[in-house]
Amino acid sequence: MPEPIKVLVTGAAGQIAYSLLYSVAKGDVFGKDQPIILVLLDITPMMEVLKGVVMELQDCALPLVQEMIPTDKIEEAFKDIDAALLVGAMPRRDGMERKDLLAANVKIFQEQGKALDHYAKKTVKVVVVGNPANTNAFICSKFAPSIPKENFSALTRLDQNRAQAQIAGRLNVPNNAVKNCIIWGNHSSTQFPDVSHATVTKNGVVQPVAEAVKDDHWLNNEFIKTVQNRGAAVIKARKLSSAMSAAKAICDHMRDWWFGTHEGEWVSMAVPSDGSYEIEQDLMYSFPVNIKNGKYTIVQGLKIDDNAREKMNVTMKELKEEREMALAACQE
Ligand SMILES: NC(=O)C1=CN([C@@H]2O[C@H](COP(=O)(O)OP(=O)(O)OC[C@H]3O[C@@H](n4cnc5c(N)ncnc54)[C@H](O)[C@@H]3O)[C@@H](O)[C@H]2O)C=CC1
Ligand SMILES: O=C([O-])CC(=O)C(=O)O
Repeated sequence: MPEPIKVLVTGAAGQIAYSLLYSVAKGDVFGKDQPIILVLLDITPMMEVLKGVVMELQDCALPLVQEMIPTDKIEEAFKDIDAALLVGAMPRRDGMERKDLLAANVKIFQEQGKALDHYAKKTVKVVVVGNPANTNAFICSKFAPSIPKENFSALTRLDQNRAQAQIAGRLNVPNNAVKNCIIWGNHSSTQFPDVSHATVTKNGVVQPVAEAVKDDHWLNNEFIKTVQNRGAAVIKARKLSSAMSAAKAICDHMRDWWFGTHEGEWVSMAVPSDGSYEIEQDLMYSFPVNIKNGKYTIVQGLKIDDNAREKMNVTMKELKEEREMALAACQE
């Protein structure tokens, strides 16, 4: 058995964590042979609820969980961690945009950036989930200058999974028959879900999604809008934001970062831009990435037509605006 790794989940008493913790604890993310020390951070008023979550995790009798550390102390939570799943933040309600959460949430990520800088391993891998996820991840990285910026990411895998499922449903194929859907930009309603490089395997034949769907109008309109607004649609129906599907996407994101992507396949992650595809450097922008040996590289050379360029710029512009608002909020 390898040495245990220390995994932090914030917002551990919340609804995403309730689905996420079981999957992490049973080895879906870091492997079936990897012992884990689970660090569970929430705020002081949630400590009683968190106690109940810890009891339930104990009662799952899982072999990989070596220790659980429930805490409301940031210095204890971030000490020597190998991975950080930063979920804890206020969720939006019906009628709000995710960026409306900036004022409430950005300070959390400023504080946690500083804590990462002081207490975490320099190799820590960080995924920010709390909204607005891209901008919170940008701030988190900014306040953790001793940790390489490549170690920070934000979750857009839920959007990728939504896109994949919409295409699979439309073509009446299993979800895993659809590959290489891309989410460009912000985890918001300006994101650009792009299937122009995606493929589908149908009746044993691999073909471009656009050829299989044979309806460009649907792909350029209804499909994009459905994916962009899926989070809001779930809130409208459930009166709470996505949790089960968000937890699954967090697992997909960190598992692929830890173990790598399959040959010929890519996944979408919001990562600091290196200027690829003319996206302003350092913005936390979602790109297609390949992952090998724990390191991602942005997929290069994809053809971008005028229509795609326009959509990629719209979401970049929103990220720049959010960045200015976030930086101003951090000065207050
Ligand atoms: N990026 C994505 O794809 C998605 C992001 N989200 C976002 O994830 C976040 C969490 O969502 P839910 O679990 O549904 O919310 P929730 O309200 O059920 O749970 C959030 C938990 O975070 C805790 N928390 C608040 N401030 C904290 C702090 N400073 N440190 C540690 N814990 C803290 C709260 O006490 C609560 O227990 C929201 O911001 C939501 O919008 C949700 C779905 C998908
Ligand atoms: O929509 C929300 O507020 C929660 C979220 O980020 C999502 O479901 O994609």
